[in-house]
Amino acid sequence: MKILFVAAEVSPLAKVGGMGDVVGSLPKVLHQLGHDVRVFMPYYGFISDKIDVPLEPVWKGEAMFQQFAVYQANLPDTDIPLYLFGHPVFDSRRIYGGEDEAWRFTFFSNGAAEFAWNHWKPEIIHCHDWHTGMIPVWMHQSPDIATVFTIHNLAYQGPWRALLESMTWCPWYMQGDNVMAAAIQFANRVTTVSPTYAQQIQTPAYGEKLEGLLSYLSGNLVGILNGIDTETYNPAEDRFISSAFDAESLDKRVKNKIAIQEETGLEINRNAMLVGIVARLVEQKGIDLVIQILDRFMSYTDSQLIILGTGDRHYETQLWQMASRFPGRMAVQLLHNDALSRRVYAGADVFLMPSRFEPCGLSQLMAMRYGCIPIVRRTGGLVDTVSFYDPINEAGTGYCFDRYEPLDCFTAMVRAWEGFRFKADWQKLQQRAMGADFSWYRSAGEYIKVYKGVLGKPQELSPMEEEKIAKLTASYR
Ligand SMILES: Nc1ncnc2c1ncn2[C@@H]1O[C@H](COP(=O)(O)OP(=O)(O)O[C@H]2O[C@H](CO)[C@@H](O)[C@H](O)[C@H]2O)[C@@H](O)[C@H]1O
Repeated sequence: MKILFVAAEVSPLAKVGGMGDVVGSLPKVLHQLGHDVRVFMPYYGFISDKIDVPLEPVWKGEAMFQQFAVYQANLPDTDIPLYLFGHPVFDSRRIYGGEDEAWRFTFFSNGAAEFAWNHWKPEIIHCHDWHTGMIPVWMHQSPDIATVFTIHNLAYQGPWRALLESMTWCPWYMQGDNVMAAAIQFANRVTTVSPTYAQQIQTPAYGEKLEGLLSYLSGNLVGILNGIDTETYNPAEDRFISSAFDAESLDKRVKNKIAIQEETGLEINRNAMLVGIVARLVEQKGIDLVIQILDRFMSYTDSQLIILGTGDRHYETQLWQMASRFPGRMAVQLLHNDALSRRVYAGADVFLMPSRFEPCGLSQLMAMRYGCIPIVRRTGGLVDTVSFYDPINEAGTGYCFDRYEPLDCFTAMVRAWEGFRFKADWQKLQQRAMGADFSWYRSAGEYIKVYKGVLGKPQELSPMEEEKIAKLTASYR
């Protein structure tokens, strides 16, 4: 099948959060499974520092009264064609934000649609989040190009209809108050990134005011669990960490703990449980719960805490101030740094993710892959990826709590702190977490079924595809 991925972020070229990881890794697996997958993204100013981009564009077009040029390169370390949408509005300073954000990404979507109509015509455009949400609306008039729209985060819904109408053409049939709502109505298929979140967004608690629409269209909505790029996120081969290790050589892991303690100014102490957080510091991630229990948790236990993230200024300030109360025990790094995030996954003992809502979550998967035990609130994809630790039956992969309450989060953290003292059991827990299947292969199979469905074919895998997926899954570890 010919599939064009369109997104605002593609890792490792431009990444703010998990969507970038998905768009940077899923196409590789679909390509391995024999599909002609290509990727279309903005040509941010910093991309030419990371890969070679030819000076001559492959195509020039016009959208929203602006000229643009599309440059062709390859997704790093692959031969997957990468199309870069070039216009001065996509500069080096930012991916998101700014007063012209709604205009910028609507223009980008319009450019992608023009590109698909006039230069490389895919059978399917796979769109990601509101930034690409107008594409399904426009493609509605092109029955030979189907669309799949993936919701990575329903909280961000893009510009409202009146603004859209003032910026660009909205076809007469377009309905929906904002871009996200319109995309949900017009995509041939809507997916989100875990089965539990697919259910939750049909309820008022998680639907962000679109629950009515989502439950009305629930027959067209499917939750497919994310995977991670198991080749780049591999503790046995990761060149960004101090000491490579795998599930059979966990004794080597402690060097990473000492290294991250040294790097971030924590006391060198291999016995203190080191809690890690790597996240966008926004309401979604449960940072307010962390702030509420931190004083008590740090006083009650001898744990250490490292937080890596950027986001809302009030969270950044509060965390920074708290760190000054626990010198040597709490480190806050207010930056976005992929290499450092890997060192946190590889060095911390537990990974805290008390999300208010979580479409899937990739950080907990990366943490588990690096033997760092997740403590999660059971919501969205965290329910589907982390199971209760049961030391007696030697089952489960992490510590979980249900209610979004400080006490419940505190209790889960104390349980983990107590569990951490039983080294032999802890090691088995780490091995189980590391042994879970984080690969994209099974989920890529689910996407292939969705693609076949929107092309009007039976939604099933051929025996050959099944066999290939089984082989790849078995080989990745
Ligand atoms: N300061 C920092 N420095 C370096 N790396 C950092 C970082 N802060 C975050 N990251 C990285 O960004 C990614 C975060 O991915 P998540 O899926 O956990 O959350 P996010 O909310 O961004 O994604 C949204 O989209 C994804 C993809 O569908 C869903 O899994 C998720 O639930 C949804 O909220 C991880 O790769 C993490 O390592």
